[in-house]
Amino acid sequence: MNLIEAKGIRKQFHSHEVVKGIDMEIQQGEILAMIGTNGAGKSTTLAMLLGILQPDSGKITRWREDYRAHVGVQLQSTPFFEGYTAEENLQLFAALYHVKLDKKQIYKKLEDCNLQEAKKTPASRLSGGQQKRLAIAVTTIHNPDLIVLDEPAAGLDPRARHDIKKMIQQLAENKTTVLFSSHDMEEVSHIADRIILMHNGQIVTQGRPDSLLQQYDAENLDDLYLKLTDNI
Ligand SMILES: Nc1ncnc2c1ncn2[C@@H]1O[C@H](COP(=O)(O)OP(=O)(O)OP(=O)(O)O)[C@@H](O)[C@H]1O
Repeated sequence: MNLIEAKGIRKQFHSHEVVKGIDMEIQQGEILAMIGTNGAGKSTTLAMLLGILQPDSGKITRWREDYRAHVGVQLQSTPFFEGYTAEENLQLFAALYHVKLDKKQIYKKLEDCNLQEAKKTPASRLSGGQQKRLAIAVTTIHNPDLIVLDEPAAGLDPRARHDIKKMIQQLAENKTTVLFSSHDMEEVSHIADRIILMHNGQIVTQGRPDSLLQQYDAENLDDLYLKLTDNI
């Protein structure tokens, strides 16, 4: 089953077309990665899929009418409640989503994102990696069907990136569908079931990482990315 299907979606800003007729779907249970050059149109596409932006033309079908209540979104910077600890932030976001979580469930969430030791630290004083993990925990607080993460591991050190990868894999094991955008080909090749490669407002190719490498005779995703985005 597809959670979201987009057919021929287009978007322009000030007569500059940045998404030029995209067909794609998000399949239930998959980890889907959207990769592409800066300005390729990834964030604009994500915003249209999520109903934040309206496409100028084309059609988007979603798995349920009240899909907004069943999506967790982490855009590039996720603000926390200033001055509150990691634990308090989880409680506050749970209240915001009308989710009842007792202390035990909050601790379980903190443990899932490896923040048990930092639970009393103000969110603004957490390290970059800890903040990203807390941000992902916040997006999952209402057990959404679909999680959308815009460059979840950008700017993190290898250990912190590894932790984010593990969190994404755990979400998928718990049957949550994950769509994320990334520039990090290694991260993508390790965790994505499927990738969509965007360039200049269009999808250049999409498929399973191993099949794409074979199809384009590429050594790795970096190589594939360079091959397919060169001189287009
Ligand atoms: N609200 C807006 N008004 C005007 N132009 C916009 C707006 N949003 C995006 N753009 C332009 O659309 C193009 C695509 O931007 P978008 O953010 O979708 O790309 P991206 O693939 O997510 O890039 P990056 O990897 O750098 O985040 C860019 O040229 C950007 O400047």
